[in-house]
Amino acid sequence: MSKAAQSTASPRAHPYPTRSSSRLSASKPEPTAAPYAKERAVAIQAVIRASTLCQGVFKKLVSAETITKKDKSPVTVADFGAQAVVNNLIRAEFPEDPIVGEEDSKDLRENAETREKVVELANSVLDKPLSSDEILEAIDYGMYEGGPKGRFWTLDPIDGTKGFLRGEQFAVALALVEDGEVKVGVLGCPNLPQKLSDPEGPRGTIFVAVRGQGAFERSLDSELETKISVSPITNVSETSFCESVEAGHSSQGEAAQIAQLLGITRPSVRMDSQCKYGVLARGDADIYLRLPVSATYEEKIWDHAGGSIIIEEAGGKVCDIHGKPLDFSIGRTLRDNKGVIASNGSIHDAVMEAVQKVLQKSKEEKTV
Ligand SMILES: Nc1ncnc2c1ncn2[C@@H]1O[C@H](COP(=O)(O)O)[C@@H](OP(=O)(O)O)[C@H]1O
Ligand SMILES: [Mg+2]
Ligand SMILES: [Mg+2]
Ligand SMILES: [Mg+2]
Repeated sequence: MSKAAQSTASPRAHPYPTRSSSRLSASKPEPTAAPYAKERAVAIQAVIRASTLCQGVFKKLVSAETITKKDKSPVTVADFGAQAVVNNLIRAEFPEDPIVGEEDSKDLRENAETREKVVELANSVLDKPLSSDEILEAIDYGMYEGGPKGRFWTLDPIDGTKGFLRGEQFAVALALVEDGEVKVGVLGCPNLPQKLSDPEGPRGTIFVAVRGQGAFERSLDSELETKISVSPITNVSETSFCESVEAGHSSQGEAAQIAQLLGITRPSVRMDSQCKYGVLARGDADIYLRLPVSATYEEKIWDHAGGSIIIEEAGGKVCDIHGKPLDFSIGRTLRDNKGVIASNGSIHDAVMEAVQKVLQKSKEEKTV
């Protein structure tokens, strides 16, 4: 992490009217409120509730509370509970808005014990308790297909479920997409150290961004927001890069080659979830490499919508491995994109050049 990067963040109160965190009292925007002020306020409160639920479960899961999905990935009672809570709160405030959420209730309908645990968890953070059927219905409110027109929310109730299960990083990721463009993003990162350089220090942070209004960070229990910016670093050999912990989600071998080509000597910061975008947005790292492992995998919109606006509003850049912007307008996946490359912006061209060289070399090796 560069020292210069750390000094860019200056604490300041956010210019929007703040609201009580104990209730979702955001139904009447102030007459002078900035665009998306209500969406921003509601999204923060929904993410706080879901993050609180996840924190309560963190490190306490038993195997019976984890299900293996059809694609072999894990999902826990906390993923289901968090999706029920956020969907319920968003629908109450924005009944016209559909939601593209990662989870659905199918497995829960077949498993009464797990279902009751999810109901209990969700109700522990909701003002008005919901029945078991209402919880299942709230989870399935996230089945929207997405697309190019109108507005919808994307929700990843726990991004980095594998990190969550290891007791490491995860994020509750919520975003609003309008006519294909991400307008609002909120990432709840309950286990992220507030300073990466102080891993034993206070943990738990929320990243927030609205298009054209900058990116901010706040803790889970204080309304005071700090404006954040990417690192100002321009010498690429002095940068640090981050990537997934999971070798099955991103090619770590190719990332190491790219780093070597750029003259980067610092070891990569391996971290689960969209916390990586937040860490870049506040200048704690400079490059995020997500290089495809499988030729057929399509990145999911909920895995990148929140993180991408946060990095862009903090002054950074994000694109796919071919330099194309991420396209959130074609459904539940980013099927026209491959992988993700994000950076502080000033070093983006140099990073993209190295990415092209290394991926071209891999391609040639595979065809030999
Ligand atoms: N083969 C693959 N390539 C890239 N991403 C994958 C993948 N398989 C699963 N993922 C996604 O990687 C996300 C986690 O990202 P990261 O590795 O950066 O922590 C998962 O989100 P969930 O944990 O919400 O399921 C999942 O959607
Ligand atoms: Mg998942
Ligand atoms: Mg995810
Ligand atoms: Mg998830």
